[in-house]
Amino acid sequence: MPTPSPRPASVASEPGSGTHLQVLRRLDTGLRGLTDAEAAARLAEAGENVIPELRTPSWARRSVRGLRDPFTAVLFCLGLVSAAVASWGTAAVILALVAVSCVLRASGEHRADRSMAALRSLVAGTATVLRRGERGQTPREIPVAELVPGDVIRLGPGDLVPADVRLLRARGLTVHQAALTGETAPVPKTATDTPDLPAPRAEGPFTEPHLCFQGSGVATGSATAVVLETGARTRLAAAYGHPQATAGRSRHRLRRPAAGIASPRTAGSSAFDDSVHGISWVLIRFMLLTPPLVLMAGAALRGRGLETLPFAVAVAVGLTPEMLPVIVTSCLARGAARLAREHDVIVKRLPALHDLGAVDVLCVDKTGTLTEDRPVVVRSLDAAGHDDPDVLRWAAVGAWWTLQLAELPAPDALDEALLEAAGAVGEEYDGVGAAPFDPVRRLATAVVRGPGLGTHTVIVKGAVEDVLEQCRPEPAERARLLALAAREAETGVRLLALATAERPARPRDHAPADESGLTFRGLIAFHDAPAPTATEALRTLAALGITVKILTGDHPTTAARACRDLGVEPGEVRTAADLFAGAEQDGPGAATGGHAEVRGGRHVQACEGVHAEVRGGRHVQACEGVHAEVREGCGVEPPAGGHARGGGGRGAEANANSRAEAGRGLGAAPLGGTVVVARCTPEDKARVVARLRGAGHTVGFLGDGVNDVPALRAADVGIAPRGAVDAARESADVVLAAKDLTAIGHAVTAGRHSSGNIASYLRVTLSSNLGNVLAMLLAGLLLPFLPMLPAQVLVQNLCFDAAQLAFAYDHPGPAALRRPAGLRPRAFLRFITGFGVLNAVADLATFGVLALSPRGPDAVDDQSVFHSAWFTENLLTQALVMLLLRTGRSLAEGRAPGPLGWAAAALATVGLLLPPTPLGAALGMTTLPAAYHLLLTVVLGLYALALLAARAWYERRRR
Ligand SMILES: Nc1ncnc2c1ncn2[C@@H]1O[C@H](COP(=O)(O)OP(=O)(O)OP(=O)(O)O)[C@@H](O)[C@H]1O
Repeated sequence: MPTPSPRPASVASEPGSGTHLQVLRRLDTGLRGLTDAEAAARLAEAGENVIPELRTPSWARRSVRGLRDPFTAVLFCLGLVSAAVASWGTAAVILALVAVSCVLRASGEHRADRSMAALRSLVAGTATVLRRGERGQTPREIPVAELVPGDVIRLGPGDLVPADVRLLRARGLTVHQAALTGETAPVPKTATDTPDLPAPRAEGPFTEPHLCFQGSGVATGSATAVVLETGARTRLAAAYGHPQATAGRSRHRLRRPAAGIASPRTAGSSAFDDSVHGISWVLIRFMLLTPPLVLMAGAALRGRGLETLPFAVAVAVGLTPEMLPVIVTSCLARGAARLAREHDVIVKRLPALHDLGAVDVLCVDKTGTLTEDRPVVVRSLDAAGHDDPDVLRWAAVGAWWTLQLAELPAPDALDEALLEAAGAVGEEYDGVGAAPFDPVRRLATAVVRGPGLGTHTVIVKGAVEDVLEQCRPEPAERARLLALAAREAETGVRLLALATAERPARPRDHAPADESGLTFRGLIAFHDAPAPTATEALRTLAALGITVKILTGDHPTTAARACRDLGVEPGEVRTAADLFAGAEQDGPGAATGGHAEVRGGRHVQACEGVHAEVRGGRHVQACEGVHAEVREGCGVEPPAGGHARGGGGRGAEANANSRAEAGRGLGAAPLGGTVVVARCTPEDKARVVARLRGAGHTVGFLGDGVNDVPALRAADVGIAPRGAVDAARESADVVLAAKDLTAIGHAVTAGRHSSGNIASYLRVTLSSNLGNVLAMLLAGLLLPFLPMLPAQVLVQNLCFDAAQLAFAYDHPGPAALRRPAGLRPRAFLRFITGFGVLNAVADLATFGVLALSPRGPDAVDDQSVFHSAWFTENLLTQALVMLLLRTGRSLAEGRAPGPLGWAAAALATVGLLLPPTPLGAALGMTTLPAAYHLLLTVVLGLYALALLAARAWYERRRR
């Protein structure tokens, strides 16, 4: 007998290694879990199951993080350049700007986190734990924070894995591990008692099938597991570099989630990130080009040397919207705090608020979101369409044994309704095996043994089409049964089909073949009432200019009827299979780096060791070298390779994470006027979202179930309603904590409000800065002296920046709230170029006025008069621009004094009053002759008229 090879040290020391018994002994626990007293003692010793670092990053850390912003980083570098050439004044002002920007940003983030933390506790998760207390051993829900090593927990679809666990029993379990590995497809897990111990792999332990980790979510199936590690010792904590997590074992660096555990986005970026990045990088290129350009032009045309470097640096600083990170954080944080306070909406990722404002298509799941998901059985009928209580009884027997054998933490809504309607059933049979409902197969299976019979009964229930696939009736009979189902569905009921088969009793598990060749027994119809606020919410969304699409796993006719009941005209309802049929013909959604091939209408794909195949519209997948096929008729225990249907799966989902890749492999045809896509698998929902994003829409997804998780992650902004499963809430960017769906309308408006303010800030700052810089460059070439001293440029910049902070408190006009408000970099850059040139013209007009002023042609030679006049004019034009270029405001609305009005007034006052003061003198300025003020008034009046005319023209064109 061969001797087993010794375990690699790092694996042997893992707390989850060994047989079940060894693991339970090591943790000093048993299959029935801990007693209450043991759990309390361990909680005191191990501490709460919370990752400390996720609570509060320190102030210093937050502030330094501000330097990661590209503008702040460039400013910082310019400060260093100034210091290097001993231009201490310039360096000091720039570094002060950097410090102020970092501190303001850190304080904004801190405030936002604090208000969010309080609200997040409202939606904090719970875990189902087996504990032995005074009332015996009962599964109970406890807050995740109270879990301790040695606890035995139950996991079901939609649950988040609350700690690092070793599986003791599992049925059809697949988990999403994207937060840990970036892998978006669900990974199969099994409860092997003596797992093969692979050599340690680069990916770490995540590939090991018998372990599940905090931060992953259950996609399908159920499990019982023992907790190995909690809190700071979990692998998720290791992702945050927490020291305890790595103590005593090899350290596997995880893929670090971008914005903390709260962020569902492990790849790709949101619409907001894209826009801000697009705009930022164009500006940064300009900033970096400015100093060498100024130096070269000065040298070539005016024979100036390196002494102009501080001026060149100051001009580059003048172009920078250094307050951008501060304004963005303040606008979003204020908006999020107000939403939380007034409408119980929790924004988990601040930029999602902007994306909400930009959403022009909202995809909504039906069951549990637009309906209450409290189904009640209204009818059970046989295959001929006659009432038949036996159909209900068999379905309830299946539900009962699925619940018992799969050890689900709770029955799903349809099973619960079956059990309630059928009363006490099931105990007269013995359960043999069960596979809980899987939204990809759309089937649930239970196998039972009747009293004294030598046969087993296989009970399969699920969506009508999928149950029929297992029955294989004659085509005419199939068409008749589908027509019967469609007739029932027209009344708006949800349908579940039932099929059974007698099989010879046998000791081992049933094979996939046992699920095929079934006898169709009938249908069960459920009523599921619309959510009380759904109709109003849909009406509000339409009024906000948002197109709503309903993506559901349900029957097309049921979906259409539900839609009409909610006041939405469904038009032609399409199924996902029909929608993606073209895409499959065209070719697969190949995963990045994967190999993909189409052979005779079949899609054969191999990605990172995953082999996947589509045959006759079915997507067959086997993972990690194990070839397993999903044939007509799935196994009672779904195959280890997981599953995917209709060509969705990994390729489509990987694409879904990136806007750039969104359209690839999904077929170019947009959704057109389709309002309802029915019979969607979880991956289909994500593919629809990806297709819409690929077509240039900003897409929101509102969903509550485990079958919505891929779409929530694929959307620009994922929204989970109250009552959503943990995995959906975790994957969402926004959670509605109250039952009221109309809160979405408020959230969208808040998003537009914040985006409107950010857009106003960017327009005003950038057009004004660009104008100033252009004018300064030109004047610098025309004049024998610098048009402004570096210190004057920086002080002017500082005053303007301070005034701009008022944008965080402004109210954009109603026009800005009426339609989706995205930052579109191209349109934006066009806008600022146009208005920037206009601003430069005004500056140069001032220059002309100074040249032709009554003091004669010498006036421009008087440097301090020139500097003072230009300083005053600059601040006055900036104040004007602040008032006239606000988003969505007409002139009349713009006149209302608000924070912005006061800030503009303060800016103008500084512009007028600073030059004659001692500080002005220290900066090299002087009192302006009265006549100049008169001339300046004329220039400003003309500039205001030109601004208004240009803006009216611009808005007419946009319409
Ligand atoms: N517990 C269950 N057992 C058997 N079949 C089920 C069960 N739950 C749902 N089904 C069947 O599978 C179909 C699809 O269910 P799925 O959960 O994917 O979507 P849904 O809940 O109907 O809709 P939505 O996607 O809007 O939430 C249902 O219409 C029903 O026929």
